[in-house]
Amino acid sequence: VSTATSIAQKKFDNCIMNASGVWCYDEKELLEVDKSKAASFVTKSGTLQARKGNPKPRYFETNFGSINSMGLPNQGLEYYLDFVQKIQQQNPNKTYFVSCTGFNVQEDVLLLEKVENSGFKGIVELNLSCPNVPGKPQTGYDFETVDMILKTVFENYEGLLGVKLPPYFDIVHFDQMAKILNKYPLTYVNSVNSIGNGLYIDDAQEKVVIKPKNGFGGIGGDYIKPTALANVHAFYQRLDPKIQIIGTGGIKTGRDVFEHILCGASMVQVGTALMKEGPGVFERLTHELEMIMQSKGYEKLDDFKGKLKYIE
Ligand SMILES: C=Cc1c(C(=O)O)[nH]c(=O)[nH]c1=O
Repeated sequence: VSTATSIAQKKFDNCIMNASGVWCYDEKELLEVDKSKAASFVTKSGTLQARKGNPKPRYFETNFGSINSMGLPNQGLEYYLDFVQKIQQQNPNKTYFVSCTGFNVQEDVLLLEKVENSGFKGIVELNLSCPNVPGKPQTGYDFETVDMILKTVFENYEGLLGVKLPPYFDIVHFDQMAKILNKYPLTYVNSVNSIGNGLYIDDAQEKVVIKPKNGFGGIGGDYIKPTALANVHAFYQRLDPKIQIIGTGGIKTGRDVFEHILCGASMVQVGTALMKEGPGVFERLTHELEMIMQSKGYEKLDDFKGKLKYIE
């Protein structure tokens, strides 16, 4: 069986990789993912200037997932572009992802100009869904702004571009977002980012577990899989087939990978489970997915991708 996939014809020998923000902050972490069984890596979302992020503790692991309010700590987009250019020379046939996010449309355009000027030939993931920058609302929940950003960005940018979206919870919102996204030559849509502003409590200490925002943070892991699968399938049902789907959220076993692909994902990204287990998680997940495919007689992803059955 083959777990190979392609995103806008860049071929990957696997369909599993890291989620932006996890194990991708610096060269050391990125090299560890690059050497693992992951199909590729995506960098932490780069901003125009490097950022320290929010005060710690800002990440907490629970039995069912995670809560984070990192605050977009990153080395700055140029650091990630320089690193990817370097590693691209060593692996000329591998396609890498660079994530970026601006604080307004002018910054988004500037970031993408930097990408184009750097000669980067991989895939850019524009993060429209960071939930943890105090005072900055989720771009992904402001539909007019998303429309304006994509319109402005695609006036100049000609490379491969995907967008990282927050989870939506309303069918009309899926309709409205898909209508906007279908207007643009997007390579993919990545659903979902963490469920914003959850609250996890240590009842023994009667206290929150992360310092920023009085304990409010993005939720990941088991808690969000049903929402992630719904967002993947809702966009799969609504988007032009030219726009592929990357599925992120609640992946910790081969079954979770299988379910995301059944809902329409071409690639899946792993966050919380990667944070817990390290890059060895990619070999385990790939093996578990292969076992499931074998048991069901599937040889390649297209044998079941998007083929979720409904009850007649
Ligand atoms: C890029 C900021 C993000 C962060 C963060 O840096 O706080 N956390 C998330 O769960 N998702 C994000 O998109």
